[in-house]
Amino acid sequence: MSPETIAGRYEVEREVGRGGMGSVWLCRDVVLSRVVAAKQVGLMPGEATPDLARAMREARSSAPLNHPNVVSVYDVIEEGDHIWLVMEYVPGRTLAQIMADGRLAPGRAAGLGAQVADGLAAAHARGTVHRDVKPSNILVTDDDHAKISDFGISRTTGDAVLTHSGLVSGTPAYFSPQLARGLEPTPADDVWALGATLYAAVEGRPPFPEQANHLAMLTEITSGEVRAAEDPGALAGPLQRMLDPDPDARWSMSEVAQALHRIHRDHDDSGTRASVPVAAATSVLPESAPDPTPTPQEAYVAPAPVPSGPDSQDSQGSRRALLVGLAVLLLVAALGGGYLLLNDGNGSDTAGGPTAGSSGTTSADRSPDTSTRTSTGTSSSLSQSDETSSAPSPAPASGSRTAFVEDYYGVLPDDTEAGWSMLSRDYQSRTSYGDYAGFWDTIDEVSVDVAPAPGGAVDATITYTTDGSSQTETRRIELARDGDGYLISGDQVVG
Ligand SMILES: Nc1ncnc2c1ncn2[C@@H]1O[C@H](COP(=O)(O)OP(=O)(O)OP(=O)(O)O)[C@@H](O)[C@H]1O
Repeated sequence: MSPETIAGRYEVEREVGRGGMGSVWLCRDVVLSRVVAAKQVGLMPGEATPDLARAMREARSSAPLNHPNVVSVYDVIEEGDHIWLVMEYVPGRTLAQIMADGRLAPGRAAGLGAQVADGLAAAHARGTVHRDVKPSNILVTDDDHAKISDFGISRTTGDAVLTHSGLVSGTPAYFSPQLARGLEPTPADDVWALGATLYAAVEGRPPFPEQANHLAMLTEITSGEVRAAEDPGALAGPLQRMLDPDPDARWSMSEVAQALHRIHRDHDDSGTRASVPVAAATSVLPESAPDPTPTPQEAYVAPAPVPSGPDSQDSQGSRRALLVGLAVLLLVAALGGGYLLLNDGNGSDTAGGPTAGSSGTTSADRSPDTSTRTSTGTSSSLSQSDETSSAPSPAPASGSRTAFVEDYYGVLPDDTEAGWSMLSRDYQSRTSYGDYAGFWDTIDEVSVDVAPAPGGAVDATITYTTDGSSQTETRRIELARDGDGYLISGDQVVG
C-alpha cells in the first residue's frame, strides 16, 4: 500500500526509485505547491536508530550547500515508524542508468563530471567529504544537468566517527586505495571516486571491476594499479591525475572542475558512443521503474557496522582493510547473501515456497521467550564459483521462531548449503548461492543472541569474527511459514 500523504503536507504520487535505505517517492508539496522527492528511511518505534542518524547527517551535510549541482534537502520528517527525507525532485535518470545504455563520449562525460565536481568542490570548501560518489548517486536531467545526491554517509570535519550505517550500499568499486585500506576519508577520496566514475562512463567498466568477493576486490583496490583506459580521449590526462594512487598528487576537486569544464567546452561530443552496456557493477542498486501501486513497507537491508577508531597507521592497514571488507560484506550480505537483499517486510513468503524440502529440527521444545546463544566454529573453504546452485540440504520444519533463527546461525559459517536452504525462495532470488557462500567463507565464527520481536519477527544480535576481529549488529529477521517450520524471508538492521 502506498502512503497517501506524508505529514499532511506531501501528497504521494508514485515511487521513483529504491536505494539502500528505502524507497524514493515523487510527492507534491501542497503548501508550497511544488514537486519534491521523499526518501523513506526505516525507523524503529521510539528509537533513534542509525537510519535516523543517517538521514539527519544527510540533511545536515547537504542542506546548507544550496548548490545547483547538489540535490537540495528540504526537510526531515518523523512520522509513525518512518522518517522521510524530503528533497528536491530531479527528473531524469541516474548516471548508472545512462551508462547502462552504452559508454559515454568523453566530452559528455567531462560535462557531467565538471558539474558534479563543482558541487563536490563546494562541499569540500565546507569541510564535507561525500565518501560515496558513484554513478548511482549522480542524478542527470534530460538536458544533462547533473546533481550529486546522497550525502547519507558524508563526513564533516569534527563529526564523531561513524560506527553504524557508514560505508556504502552495494559496491566498493569506486573506493580509493586509501578508503579501501580503512583510512580516514578525505576530499582526495572523492576525487578518486569521481575519477573512477568517469573512467567507468567512458570505458564501460569501473577501474576495478566488480567481483563477488568484495574482500578480494578491496585488496586489489589497495594496490592502486588502475589499467589505463583504452579510449578516454581528452579525459586521459584528468583521469590520470584523479586516479593517482598518491592522494597528495591528485588534483583538488576545484582543479578537476576547471579541467573538465575546459574539456567539455572543447569537445562537445554529447551522447553515448557505443552500445556497450556498462556492467551491472555500476548499477549497484535495483532501480525500480515507476510503480503505480508501490509498497512503502519494503525496505532494503540497512548498512552494517563499520569498524571505527581514530587509528589510521599503515601498520594497521591490512587488518583494517579486512575489517572494511568485512563491513562491506556484512552490508551487502545481511544474513550472508549478496547485493542489497530486500526485506519483504510483511513476514510472508511468495507462493511456491522454497526449493528445498523440509525436515525436523531439534528446537521444537525451546521457549520463544528465552534469549539463547549459539556459537560455531571456523570457516569452510567452499567454492565461490557456483552462482546458480540451489542447496540440497533440507530446512528445519518445526520449532519456535527464535530457535529457528538460532539454528540458522548454528549451521553457519560451515554449512552454507544448510543455511541457504533456510532462506525463502524469494529471499534466495535476491542474491546467488555463490555470493552467499563467498561471504560466509570470509567469516571464521559467528555467534548469536536471539529474542522475539513484534509481528512474529526475531531480533538476532550477531557477532561475526574474522581474523580475531569481531563485529556485532542486531538484525530483525522476518520469518515465513513453511509447512510446520519457517524460512527466513527478510531482515533489516535495527541496532
Ligand atoms: N531527488 C531525487 N529525485 C528524483 N529521483 C531520485 C531522487 N533521489 C533518488 N532518486 C531515485 O531513487 C533511487 C534511489 O535513490 P537513493 O538515494 O535512495 O538510493 P541510492 O543512492 O542509489 O542508494 P543509497 O541510499 O544506499 O546510497 C535513485 O536511483 C533515483 O532513481
